[in-house]
Amino acid sequence: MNILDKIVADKRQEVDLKKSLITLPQLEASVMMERTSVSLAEVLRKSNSGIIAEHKRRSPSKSVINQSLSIQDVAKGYTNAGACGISVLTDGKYFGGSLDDLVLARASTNIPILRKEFIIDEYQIIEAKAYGADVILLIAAILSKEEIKTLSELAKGLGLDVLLEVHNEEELEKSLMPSLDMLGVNNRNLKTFEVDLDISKSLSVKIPDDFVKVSESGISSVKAIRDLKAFGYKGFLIGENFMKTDNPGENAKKFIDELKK
Ligand SMILES: O=P(O)(O)OC[C@@H](O)[C@@H](O)c1c[nH]c2ccccc12
Repeated sequence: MNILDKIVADKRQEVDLKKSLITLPQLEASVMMERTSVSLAEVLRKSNSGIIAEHKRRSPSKSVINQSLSIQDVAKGYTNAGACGISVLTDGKYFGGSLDDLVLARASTNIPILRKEFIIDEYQIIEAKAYGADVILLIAAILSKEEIKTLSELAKGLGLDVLLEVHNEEELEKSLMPSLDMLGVNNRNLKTFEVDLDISKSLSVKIPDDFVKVSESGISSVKAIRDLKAFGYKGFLIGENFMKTDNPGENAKKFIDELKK
């Protein structure tokens, strides 16, 4: 079994358990359900930097990135740096994140927050809204076309933006539909962890212009972003390059300032 299949199998068990602990009506009673979401796609369209900065403690490909910082400080730092949005990993087992991280990030910033999660069930989308997210991620590699449709339409109904992530042409072709706002190309293969920025470049021509194009993973230089912009990308998801430092916010600020020059 590859790592992605393992993550998804664990996630199914986790979601089943959670459904019995916190029921849908309980989730729907959250005050956050009344909050008006901020559209990341809109912010990216208007931005000339396009950085979505990620909070990530660890990952299956890197066992320690940064375990010592508070999510509040990271979220505030990214906000002060001028990031367009913040991505918060909520998976516990493989990424060391939690829904608490999402709540604390929400309390620390007003810029759009992406719930970075392996979403396989409608319950997780209600949960994203209930805990203060503005955007959800859907990963084409783990969902059927029908699931992408049902899940993205539910998210849109709640006012959330949808970022659909693909890694190859086949995933892209099955996924294109009007209920998506942003099309993300993951430069990292989630099954092998191999990273190649050329994936974003070669898939860009196949993404219709009505979607905001986002390039994800393995980005560590301003030069890489300038190259990707030439292929129509408006959003750039950066985790490790910021998180591996003692002050991700300050680092993101330097990066964004340089990008704006
Ligand atoms: O740390 P990086 O290489 O800058 O990557 C960030 C982000 O793209 C990556 O964490 C990611 C992209 N898609 C995902 C799906 C699940 C978990 C994590 C991810």
